Amino acid sequence: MAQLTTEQLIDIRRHLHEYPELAMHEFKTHDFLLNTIQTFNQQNLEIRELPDLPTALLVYIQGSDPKRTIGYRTDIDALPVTEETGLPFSSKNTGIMHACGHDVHMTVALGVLNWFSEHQPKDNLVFFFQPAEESENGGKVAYEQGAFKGKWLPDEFYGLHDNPHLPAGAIGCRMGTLFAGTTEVNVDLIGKSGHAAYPQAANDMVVAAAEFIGQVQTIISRSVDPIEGGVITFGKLDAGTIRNVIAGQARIEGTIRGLTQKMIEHIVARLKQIANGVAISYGAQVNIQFNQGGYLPVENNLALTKRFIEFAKQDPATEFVETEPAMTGEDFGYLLSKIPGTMFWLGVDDPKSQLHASTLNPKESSIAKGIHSIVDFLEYRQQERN
Ligand SMILES: CC(=O)N[C@@H](CCC[C@H](N)C(=O)O)C(=O)O
Repeated sequence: MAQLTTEQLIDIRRHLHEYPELAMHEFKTHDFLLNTIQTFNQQNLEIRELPDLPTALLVYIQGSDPKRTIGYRTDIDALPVTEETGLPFSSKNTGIMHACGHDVHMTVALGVLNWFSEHQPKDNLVFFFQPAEESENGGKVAYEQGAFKGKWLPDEFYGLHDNPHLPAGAIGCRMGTLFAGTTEVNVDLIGKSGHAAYPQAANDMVVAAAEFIGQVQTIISRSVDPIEGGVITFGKLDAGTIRNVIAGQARIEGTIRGLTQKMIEHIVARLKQIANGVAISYGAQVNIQFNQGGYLPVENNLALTKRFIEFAKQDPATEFVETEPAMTGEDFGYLLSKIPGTMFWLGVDDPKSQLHASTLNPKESSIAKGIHSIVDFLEYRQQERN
């Protein structure tokens, strides 16, 4: 296959959108990506699979006069969200949706890879199609499994996230921290179930959970410097079985966010204190678990990001927007803690939807524009020969 056309890229994006798969289960997505890449000019390409991370894919492009190896990463997983866009190419996998735009991310990565398969770069390029960004930290898993050993280790790493609040195709970035670090938290409260009519004989964990959730709201409002900020969201609450049986157990699942590791640790410490306090005052048992995985704050490397922003400001094909830090998380934060690089936003212009919304409908014109800007940047980067 020669250069992919805009229409072909849109077909690819729509296919990926129709068949979203959850973290670590992206088997058909992997096969589709592999089959697509195998249609590209293979002359300078090497494809690598990771046996212990079977939905991941790495592709190496040999440079003609390499001074460095440049990495480009895309995530490939979807979310347990039921799509409500009404689009003719809506998800065919019930209850699963590309509600974070990873279908767009993958298509852009394929477009950039396709370009360099036809136009050999000077530097070596490594493309990483990464499973499990939304949970289970696929980036960290791949790194720890040795995905980037030897020639596969980029000297610098780039990746994007779509942004529905920026114009289609615009590139957003900033020096320093782009995204928050996150930590998943699970709280199990254990009391005693019983008949709804005899509360004195039971220990109601619906009431304890409500108290816990209410008290936790004071962490951000009363224990966190408002200038620094932080987030605690409980997205899932499970308790009880039926209206007339007092719930003996409650499970609360959430996520903590802060722009620094210090802030996350501070919030974690306050959350533990409140959980233990509620357990004592309600005579309940509490088990609390935290899991940060690879979701470290996304720290853009200063020198590389300065160059990236300088490029974006002067590139005629790129509309650049200087952005604020965001409370979204990304396990690219882990890879950037090991390999210097830059994460940036790609605008997809759907301001009525947030990321993770069942209505998210990225503008497809962002795909060709994103590819153009990234190809331009990688070519600009390779002009530096020392
Ligand atoms: C871009 C984005 O939305 N990323 C996810 C990352 C999930 C982190 C982890 N599973 C957690 O929930 O803490 C996000 O929710 O920000």
